Amino acid sequence: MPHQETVLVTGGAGFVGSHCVAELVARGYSVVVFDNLQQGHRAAVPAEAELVEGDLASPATLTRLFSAFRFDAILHFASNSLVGESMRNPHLYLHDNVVNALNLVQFAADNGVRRFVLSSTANLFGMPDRMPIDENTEIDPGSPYGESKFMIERILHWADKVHGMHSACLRYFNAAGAHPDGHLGEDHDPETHLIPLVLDVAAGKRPHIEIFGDDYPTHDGTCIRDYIHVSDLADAHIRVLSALDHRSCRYNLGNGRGYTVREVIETARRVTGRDIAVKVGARRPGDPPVLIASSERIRRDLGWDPRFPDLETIIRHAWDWRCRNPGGYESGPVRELVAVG
Ligand SMILES: NC(=O)c1ccc[n+]([C@@H]2O[C@H](COP(=O)([O-])OP(=O)(O)OC[C@H]3O[C@@H](n4cnc5c(N)ncnc54)[C@H](O)[C@@H]3O)[C@@H](O)[C@H]2O)c1
Ligand SMILES: O=c1ccn([C@@H]2O[C@H](COP(=O)(O)OP(=O)(O)O[C@H]3O[C@H](CO)[C@H](O)[C@H](O)[C@H]3O)[C@@H](O)[C@H]2O)c(=O)[nH]1
Repeated sequence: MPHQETVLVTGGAGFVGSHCVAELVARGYSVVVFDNLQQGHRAAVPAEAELVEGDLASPATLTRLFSAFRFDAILHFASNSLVGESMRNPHLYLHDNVVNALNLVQFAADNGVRRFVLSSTANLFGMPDRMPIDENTEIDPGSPYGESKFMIERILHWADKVHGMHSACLRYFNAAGAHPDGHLGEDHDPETHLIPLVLDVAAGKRPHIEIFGDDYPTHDGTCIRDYIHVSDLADAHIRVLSALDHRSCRYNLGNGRGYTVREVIETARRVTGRDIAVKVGARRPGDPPVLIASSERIRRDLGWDPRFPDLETIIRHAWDWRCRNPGGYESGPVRELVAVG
């Protein structure tokens, strides 16, 4: 019988991580989710995966985790990931994100793990003036959050040189959407991302959506972002897992097409058939006017080809999940945790 690979997924109860876990399980991997459930949800982890509750900041917990399981690969999603929060509290990012990743990489190296996938970010590139942003665009992080991810990318560069641990740094642009079959979605508390907030307004949970500035140098004055379906991100993770047998890599992940905030709201009106009230507010500090990815490299190298590139489908899947789960994951069944010592 072929060896079934075991993958550790930190942050696997969160938005992007849970979609990757579902894909891994569907493809026959054995999956261990490690999550402190600060933003994650038990109900987002399938019964086929083990769920270990714990915090990356605890070396004692990591010791128990790595004694209880032998991992072939690690997908590392667990992180603080809000640009605005990082501008107010850089320590949470430049210290916590980096030290947690450093500990994890050390445990991985000590335990012979040869493959590591990092959730990195478009914020690595700050405010570039040329679009689209490919892997040769100058790195100039736009915030302590982006800087923390860049520091982790460098840690992984040296883990390859020193320990022969191959890594993939996947710089997502704006992750959005929900599982096409409606069983997984985006549920953060507090929510800060545009699409779920807009859908909250459509659902009558918020009175209006505030547009953060309409005086940007774009065709309607609002910021342009490249929204990427969370299932297409999951597919990219699966592809790089096999590619990592041979070498380390870095890929920018987006659809290569940008939409303004107003276009997102308009599309959500069409998809939901609901009125969505808007108020124009001040710019949010640190927001670049335009971020659009070039993902030519991963298309060429790994044949990655997004299944859900259009914004309408991305928003429709998010809306379907919202309609099926009006209370988010809260109303779902509670599942058992695995003790690791
Ligand atoms: N959502 C996006 O648009 C986006 C864009 C670029 C990069 N990213 C990166 O992708 C990753 C996943 O993002 P997401 O939107 O799914 O976030 P999320 O908050 O939904 O998921 C993160 C998960 O990690 C867990 N976690 C956080 N800190 C932990 C710790 N110290 N120990 C154990 N568990 C911990 C949380 O409980 C949560 O379940 C993050 O690393 C984020 O920086 C996200
Ligand atoms: O209430 C809101 C929320 C957002 N926006 C605007 O909508 C766009 C998207 O904002 P999000 O907060 O949804 O996403 P960000 O582009 O700020 O951030 C996302 O992409 C970044 C990379 O560029 C990071 O990786 C981060 O983790 C990820 O959430 C931005 O122009 C923002 O100004 C609003 O106008 N009103």
